[in-house]
Amino acid sequence: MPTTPRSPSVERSWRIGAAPGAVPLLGHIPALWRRPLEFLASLPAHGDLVEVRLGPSRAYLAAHPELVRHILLNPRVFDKGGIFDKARQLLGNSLSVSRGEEHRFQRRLIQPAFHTTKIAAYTTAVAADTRTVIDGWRAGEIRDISDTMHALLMRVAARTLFSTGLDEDTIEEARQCLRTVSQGIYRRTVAPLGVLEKLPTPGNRAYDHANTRLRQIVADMIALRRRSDANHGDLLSTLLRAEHPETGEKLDDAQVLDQVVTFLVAGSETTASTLAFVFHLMGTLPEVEQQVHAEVDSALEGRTPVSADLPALPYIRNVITEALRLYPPSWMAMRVAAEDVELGGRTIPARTMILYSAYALHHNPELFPDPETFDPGRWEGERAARVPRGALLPFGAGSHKCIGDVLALTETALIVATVAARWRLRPAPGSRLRPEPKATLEAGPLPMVLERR
Ligand code: HEM
Repeated sequence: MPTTPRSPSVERSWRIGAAPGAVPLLGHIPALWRRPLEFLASLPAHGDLVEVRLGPSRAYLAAHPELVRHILLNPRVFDKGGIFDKARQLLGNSLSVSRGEEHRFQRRLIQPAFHTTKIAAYTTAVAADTRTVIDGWRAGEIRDISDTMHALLMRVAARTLFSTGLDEDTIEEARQCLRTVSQGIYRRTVAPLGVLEKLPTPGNRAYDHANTRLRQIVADMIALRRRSDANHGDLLSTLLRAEHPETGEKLDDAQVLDQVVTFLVAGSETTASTLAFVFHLMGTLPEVEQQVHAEVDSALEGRTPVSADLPALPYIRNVITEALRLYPPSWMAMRVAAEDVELGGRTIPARTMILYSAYALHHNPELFPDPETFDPGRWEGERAARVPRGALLPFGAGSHKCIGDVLALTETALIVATVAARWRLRPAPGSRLRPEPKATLEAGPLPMVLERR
C-alpha cells in the first residue's frame, strides 16, 4: 500500500497562520475576487502555511517554497482535483489534465518532441516571422503591444506546430477562436455549476462555435499530414511519429488533436503575455533597454537570430526570467488533498483545497529582496545562486512541470532580440500597466509608440 509522504524536514518548525480579514459567510472570497494579486502577495507574511476561508470551506495557501515543492512532487496525494476533471471535458484527455499512470504514459511518449534539438528545428523561422510583422511597422505609430504580441505568437505557434501549412486568414481565425476558447475554459472550470454553460446564451454559442472551429482547423491539418508521409520537422510531424519508448504505442488522431489544442491553449497566451510585459518593462527602464540593445548589436551584428545564438544573449534571458518573476502568467494554482495528509506539521483533512501561487512566492521579500523592483541582475552569478530552491516557479515543478518551458524561453528570446535590433518601444502618454489576473496573468491593453533605432 502506498505510504503518505511526510512534508519536508519534519524537524523544522513551520509557521502556521491564518489570513486576516475574513468577512462573515464569505470569508476571503471577496478579497480573492477583488484584489487577488495583492491578497495573495500579502499571505506569506502570515505563515509558511496560511489558512484561508472560502465561504464555509477552509483552504490553505502553501507560502513556503519547500512546501510548494512537496505538494508538486507528490501528485498522488495532492491531486489536481475536480477542476481538472472539468477541464478534461473541455480539453480532452491531454497531458495537462491526465493523472497518474495515464499521465506518465503520455508524458514519456510526448517529452522527446520537446527535446532541445527539436526545438532548434521548430524555431528556425521565429525571427523571420517576427521580421515580417515588424517590417510592417511605421515610426511614430502607436500599437497595443499586448494585442501585437498575441497575433505574432499565434503566427509563431502555427509555424512551430504546422510549419507552412496555415494561411494568414486561418491563423487569424484560429487566434480569435483560441481567445474565446481559453476564456471559456477558464470560466467553465471555475464556475461552481455545470448548467449555466449549457444555456443557449450568445456567450455560450460563441464558445461552442470557436471550440468547434479551432478543433476543425487542427483536425484538417492532421488529416492533411496523414495523406502524405513527409516529415515536415515541425511539432505536428513529431507528434504523429512519436512512439512510447517501451511499448512502441503511438497517438491516434483524436489524441494528437487533444494534445495540439492543449499546446495552443497552454502555450499561446502565456508566452504572448510574457513578451508584452518584457516590452513594457524595457520601454519604462532605459538602462535595461540600453543593455538589451548593446547585447543584441554586439552578438548579432545585424544577423537574424536562431536558437544557437541564445547563449550569446544572456542579458535578454535574465530580462525574460525577471519578467516571469514579476508577472508570472500562471499566477495561482491549486491541488486537493486526496486523503488526510500532513503538511507543514498540520494534518490536512482529505478533500481540502490547497492553493499555491507563483505570484505570492515571487513577491515575497524574504525570497526576493525588494521584490517589486525589476532587476535582471538578480539572475547573474552569485546573486542567482542565492535564490532559494523552488522560489522561482513560473513553469511549475514535478511531473506536471510545463513541457513547453524551453520552447517558450527560446521563442521569447528570439522575438525580443529581433524586435530590439530594430525598434525601441515607448509607453504611449497616459498608458499604465494594469496586470489582469484571468486564466493567465495578462498584461492588458498597453499602447506603445514605435521608434526606429
Ligand atoms: C511563458 C510561457 C509559459 C508559461 C509561463 C507556462 C506555465 C506552465 C505551468 C505553470 C504549468 C504547470 C501547471 C500545473 O502544474 O498544473 C504548465 C504546464 C503545461 N504547459 Fe506551459 N507554460 C508556458 C508555455 C507553454 C508552451 C509554449 C507550451 C506548449 C507548446 C506549454 C504546454 C504546457 C503543457 C502541455 C502543460 C501540462 C504539462 C503536464 O501536465 O504534464 N506551455 N505550463
